[in-house]
Amino acid sequence: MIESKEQTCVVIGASHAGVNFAFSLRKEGWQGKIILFDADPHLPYHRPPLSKAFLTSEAGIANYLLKPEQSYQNESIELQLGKSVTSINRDLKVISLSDGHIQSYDKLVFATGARALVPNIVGLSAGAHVCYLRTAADVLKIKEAYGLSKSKKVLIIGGGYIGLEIAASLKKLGASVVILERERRILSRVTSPEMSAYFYNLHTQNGVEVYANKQVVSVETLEETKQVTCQDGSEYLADLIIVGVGVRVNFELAESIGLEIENGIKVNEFAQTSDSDIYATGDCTNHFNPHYGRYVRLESVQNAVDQGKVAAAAISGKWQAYDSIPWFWSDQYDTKLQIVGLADGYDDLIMREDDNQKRSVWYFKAEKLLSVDAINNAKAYVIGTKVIKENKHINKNVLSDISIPLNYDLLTS
Ligand SMILES: Cc1cc2nc3c(=O)[nH]c(=O)nc-3n(C[C@H](O)[C@H](O)[C@H](O)COP(=O)(O)OP(=O)(O)OC[C@H]3O[C@@H](n4cnc5c(N)ncnc54)[C@H](O)[C@@H]3O)c2cc1C
Ligand SMILES: NC(=O)c1ccc[n+]([C@@H]2O[C@H](COP(=O)([O-])OP(=O)(O)OC[C@H]3O[C@@H](n4cnc5c(N)ncnc54)[C@H](O)[C@@H]3O)[C@@H](O)[C@H]2O)c1
Repeated sequence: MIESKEQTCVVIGASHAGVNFAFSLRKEGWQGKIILFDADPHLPYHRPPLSKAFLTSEAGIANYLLKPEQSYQNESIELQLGKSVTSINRDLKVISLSDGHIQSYDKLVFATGARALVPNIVGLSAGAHVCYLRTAADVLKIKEAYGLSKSKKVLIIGGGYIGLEIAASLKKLGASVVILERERRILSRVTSPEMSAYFYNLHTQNGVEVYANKQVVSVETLEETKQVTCQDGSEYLADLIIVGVGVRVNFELAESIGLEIENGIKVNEFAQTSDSDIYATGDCTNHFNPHYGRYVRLESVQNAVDQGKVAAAAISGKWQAYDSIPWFWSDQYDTKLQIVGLADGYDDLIMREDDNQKRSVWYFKAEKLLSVDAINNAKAYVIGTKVIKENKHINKNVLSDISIPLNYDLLTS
């Protein structure tokens, strides 16, 4: 079904999910208007480099754009940047903006993503020496604060991907870095104890001090230094604090108009919300994943891109259910981690060390391969992806035998 030229599709959020959705919708043949609104004033940019290359390089954010500016004009996609959507009237089908303007819509898409979680820590107000990392502006603030800091002592609260990637990047710049993680191990939300141990070793070998079981409870400003105190009474001094303790989903606007909310904006397999004219895509959604037989909320570029395509197809009358296998990556020092699938609920794992650099961890539940973590090992990632997609059975004896090279046919025969 191709919509008429009079129809308008409004997208709230112009990051990975919103932008990829908009271009996909045009590709599907939508003839009407497409308008993208975003509170962020910058042309839409890639977020992954924010904690990696952009943090360490001199290059401006213009080097990390999702699409060249001209391509929005070429596809007649209107960008309204630096504008927040503040309310929505579902009966009248209009949205209101922070600048007082209103805009009508025929189809509305939430691509509102997530924001950095602000923890409840006494004395931790976001001043010049307390930074978060979610936007390009956040990185510019970190760069400035780091440049001004005297002893280059950086303390990171949170040992998730953000904390670890920032640590690796700042180490490159010569910083002295301490990571304080509340849980018993770093990366506990996202991976196994085996992988946490690998990354703990990687960071300590690179000179980062990593401490687990450290819940930060207060921060005190002592002239130009910050003193951080943990629940166990231990204290740390730093010039700069960077907080990376997870995200909060931007679902409040969707909730305010009565859309179904459950760990994010709940969508069906076509990225459609509980209102048939309103869709949602990316980090802000909770969707049913047929491979894993449950609802999942993912925080990844892959999900933002693929779900956007599904929403665009559905609005164009092509009901293709979303059934991508999740994948993620992280770059720290010279280590490239690639993850395929979701390991939650695994009951068995096999670790392979093909050589000192190349490793992989294979997660199973009742003999079914759920996920693979591949460290500098593209082959393991590719084979794991194929096995999960095809729902093949793996011969664990072959997988465990390091003298047998990784090979799809040998593993699945
Ligand atoms: C530093 C960093 C590094 C990362 N590295 C990786 C990586 O290596 N690999 C990976 O897979 N993922 C990575 N991620 C995660 C990935 O960036 C996110 O999963 C992805 O950005 C999600 O895209 P999104 O469009 O759904 O949401 P977001 O990128 O969060 O974008 C949502 C947009 O909506 C806008 N918005 C929200 N509410 C409103 C409103 N009311 N009005 C107007 N605009 C609004 C926001 O301003 C924002 O621009 C990283 C994230 C960060 C922060
Ligand atoms: N390579 C990647 O995929 C990548 C890289 C960077 C960021 N991201 C995304 O960015 C978002 C934010 O990442 P994140 O690392 O902040 O989230 P996270 O939830 O993965 O990790 C946050 C960590 O902070 C810890 N923590 C929470 N409160 C604490 C406290 N008071 N004191 C000490 N530690 C505390 C948690 O235990 C957890 O380990 C996520 O969506 C993530 O997926 C992804």
